[in-house]
Amino acid sequence: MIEVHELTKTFGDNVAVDNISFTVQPGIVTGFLGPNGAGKSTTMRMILGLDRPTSGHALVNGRSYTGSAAPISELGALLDARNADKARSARNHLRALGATVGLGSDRVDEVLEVVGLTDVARQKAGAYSLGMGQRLGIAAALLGDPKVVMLDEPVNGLDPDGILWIRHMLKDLAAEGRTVLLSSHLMSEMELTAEHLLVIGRGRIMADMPMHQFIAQATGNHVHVVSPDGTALRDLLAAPGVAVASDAPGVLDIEGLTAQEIGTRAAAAGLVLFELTPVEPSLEEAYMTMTRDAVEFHGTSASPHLETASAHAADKDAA
Ligand SMILES: Nc1ncnc2c1ncn2[C@@H]1O[C@H](COP(=O)(O)OP(=O)(O)OP(=O)(O)O)[C@@H](O)[C@H]1O
Repeated sequence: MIEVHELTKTFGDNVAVDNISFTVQPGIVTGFLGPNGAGKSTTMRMILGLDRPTSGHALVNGRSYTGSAAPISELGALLDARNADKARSARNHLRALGATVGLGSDRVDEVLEVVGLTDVARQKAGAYSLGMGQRLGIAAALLGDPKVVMLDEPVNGLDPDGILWIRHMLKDLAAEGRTVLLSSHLMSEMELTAEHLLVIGRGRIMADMPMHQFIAQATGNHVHVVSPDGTALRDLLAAPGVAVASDAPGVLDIEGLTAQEIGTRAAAAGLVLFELTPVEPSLEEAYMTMTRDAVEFHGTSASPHLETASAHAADKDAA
């Protein structure tokens, strides 16, 4: 278990982490999400004792991580895969790490097998590709058979096969009763892997809840409707708080009303419906809705004005 109590970290005037508290429970994968610069890495570094908190503290399995006699057996972490000694072979890098807590070559060979690096274990870590380096970082995190695993962007650089592998591995680790904290900007992957979410924005916790609750809560009702009476239905439903978009004649995407409300009103007005489907939003949509105001670094579309204008025109024509 990881427990974070009123943790704050400032760099000069910049409050990177602002008085946050949370608990990461064993037995499930917890996703740690937030825009660039939100404070995820700083929080993880403080849990590991790599950054000293300005105030507050973090506990790993009930104790301070830095006070642990065998830290890699308490918590295995991947923060920066490029940390491996580039001049050493992957095997020797892991052997040196294992020796700090009395682990021998057998365990090193075991984790090399788990991460699929056995055949290249004698190559220098400096010659590894990005994906191989990630696998080596994951091997280092697993080496001490830790009760807690904390991985920052572990799928960075992995091919689709590697991404699938890590998804299953993290779920298996959680199913064994371990605590798993995972940070990633890949929303689709996070949605498939994590059961619980911690969302951080501008150094503050914005959400700490089960994945399904986060998705349901962050977005309102969204219903997909197909009707030969699209224009009449659109006029019928027009009201403050109701948004209707249409990409094709008779196809409406309605926000702000439930399927039951739409069906009841259509029936009362004698309008025919071919389809009436509540749309489950994705994690990405829910996340974008929640963090819109917490994003520090915004990009711009090449011609946002033109895109918006043509989208509106298409909507109006289609219904
Ligand atoms: N060593 C440091 N010195 C000064 N400022 C820092 C330092 N480390 C982090 N920061 C600042 O703290 C804030 C949080 O950064 P952090 O790296 O924790 O964010 P993050 O959520 O991990 O971002 P990303 O998704 O981009 O990795 C940022 O404003 C960053 O510039």
